[in-house]
Amino acid sequence: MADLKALAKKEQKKMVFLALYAVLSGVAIVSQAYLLVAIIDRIFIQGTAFSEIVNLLIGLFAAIFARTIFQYQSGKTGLKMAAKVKRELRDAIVRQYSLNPVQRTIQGQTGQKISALVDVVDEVDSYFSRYIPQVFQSLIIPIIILLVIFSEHVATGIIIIITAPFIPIFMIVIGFKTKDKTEEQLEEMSRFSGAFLDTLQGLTTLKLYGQSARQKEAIRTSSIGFRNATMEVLKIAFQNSLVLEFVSMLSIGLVALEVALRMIVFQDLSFYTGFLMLMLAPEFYTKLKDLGSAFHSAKESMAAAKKLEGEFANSVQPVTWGQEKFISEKPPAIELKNVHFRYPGNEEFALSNINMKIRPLEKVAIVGATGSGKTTLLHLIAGLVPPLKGEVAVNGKLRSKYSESSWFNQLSYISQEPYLFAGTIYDNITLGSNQTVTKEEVIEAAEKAGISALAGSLPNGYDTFIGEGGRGLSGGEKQRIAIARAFLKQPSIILFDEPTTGLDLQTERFLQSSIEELAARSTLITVAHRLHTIQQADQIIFLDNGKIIASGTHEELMDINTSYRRMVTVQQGGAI
Ligand SMILES: Nc1ncnc2c1ncn2[C@@H]1O[C@H](COP(=O)(O)OP(=O)(O)OP(=O)(O)O)[C@@H](O)[C@H]1O
Repeated sequence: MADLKALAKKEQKKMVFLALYAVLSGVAIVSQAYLLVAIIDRIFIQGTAFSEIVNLLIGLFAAIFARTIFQYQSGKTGLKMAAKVKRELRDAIVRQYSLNPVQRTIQGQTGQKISALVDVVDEVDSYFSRYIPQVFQSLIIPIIILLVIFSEHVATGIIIIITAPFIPIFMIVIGFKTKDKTEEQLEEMSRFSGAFLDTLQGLTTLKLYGQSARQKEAIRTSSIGFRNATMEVLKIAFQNSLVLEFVSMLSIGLVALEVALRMIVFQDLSFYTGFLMLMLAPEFYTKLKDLGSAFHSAKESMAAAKKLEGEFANSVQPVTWGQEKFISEKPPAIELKNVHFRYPGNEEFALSNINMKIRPLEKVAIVGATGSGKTTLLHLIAGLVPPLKGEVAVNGKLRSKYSESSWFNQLSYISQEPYLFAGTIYDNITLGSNQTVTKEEVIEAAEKAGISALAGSLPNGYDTFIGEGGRGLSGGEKQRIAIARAFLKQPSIILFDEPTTGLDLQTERFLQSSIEELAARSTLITVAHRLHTIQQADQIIFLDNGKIIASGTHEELMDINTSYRRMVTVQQGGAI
């Protein structure tokens, strides 16, 4: 995806226009030189009256105007191309991140991902906005100029042919150095962004453990690393300009020397031709020199593209979806057949041989010790992670046949720490539905979820700003917002990760009754920690180290499974 040459190939129509603008610019540059030389020659050498050069003057202004327009069009085409490519790259990165949201959220540092999406993609810009238009300008215009020079004065042409190759040679040598240094700089930048955001997010933890000074030092070291890498890149950029300037000045000097000798000493060159050579030679070298600096930026872009390739190569197991619409008049039947799942890079844990059947409207409780795989199983049922083997079937059809949006339209997942976006309480509730909802519906959902008392106690009520940068909410309050989202959505499947932290009895009861009300029209699958929830379940799935070791009702499991009995005894506070 981040192969710049392949991306450029897709823009063939724009390339044709770039070539056309370069040819037209070349013609305009040559015309401008001819006209300017002709005007000066006529006025100062031939002593022609001003009235006789009016047409030439108009022609000169037209050539300058045309040159400006074609250069502008070439630049604009490059900018358009860069904007399109950047948009596509950002879309592809976001798509890549959303292929498997669970893994992506925990993989790598958030700061690094932001830096890739914003800064690294921006670095790609100059390849399309500067380098490609410049390649056309620097390949086509110098050839046009050289043809004119050879047709007028061969000696200048020969000097140019001998000196011109030095510019691309230096350009290539310096370009490779640029790419290495830029890669280093981007690496430092993303390391710095990652460390900085991580520190900000974990500031309370760092304070509590008295580690803020150590972390400050780490950020300082990282920022110095970034500064040094940036200075290295700048140093090369300055060296690059210096060398290119030096070579082109020297070459123009040689041309000027030859022209001067022929005009003054040997007197076999007319003012007209000599002056024309002195006008055209700098134009020739300027175009090559511009390619040199554009090449420097291109190498920076290539380093950025290489960094982005890393983003695309990151191994995530994508969740697959189909095209079929998942429409469920009543809650669906869900079946897991011989399902296996393993997190990439985690050799210790795997969900294996998961077989379970969930009937419509059933209340299922998933229980087991910490780390036994309860949340992972919930993610698997939700379609947030894909099964590695086996099948997840919904109403007898593979879940992967349904479209992602129609599936998630029927599902609400109330996690232990629901995410609150920066916005008002009202906005956060309306997130539950992707239909247009009325204010009354939102308030009704909030009341059912028990948020009205909270909203009533706040000066701005439902318009109170929460989430990042806003008012914080407790774990129980966050879950109520998530439940309000579910009331608004009226899903046919509810996945609920029961809180493990101690909520007060009143909150716990309220959550319980809200969930029960919600579940009246839905299938409810709960990662259960409370005995009450477990006892009420129609079916209990008892997990141990990624395997279902027993399933059935509370009474059945109490009869047949010692580990289950032991777990219940511990829950009740009894001795094992
Ligand atoms: N994204 C991940 N990548 C790698 N390993 C993971 C990931 N998420 C969880 N694990 C591991 O998978 C195992 C099961 O985790 P899971 O969260 O499903 O357990 P759980 O039963 O829900 O635990 P708890 O009751 O403590 O929430 C654990 O060993 C955990 O360390």
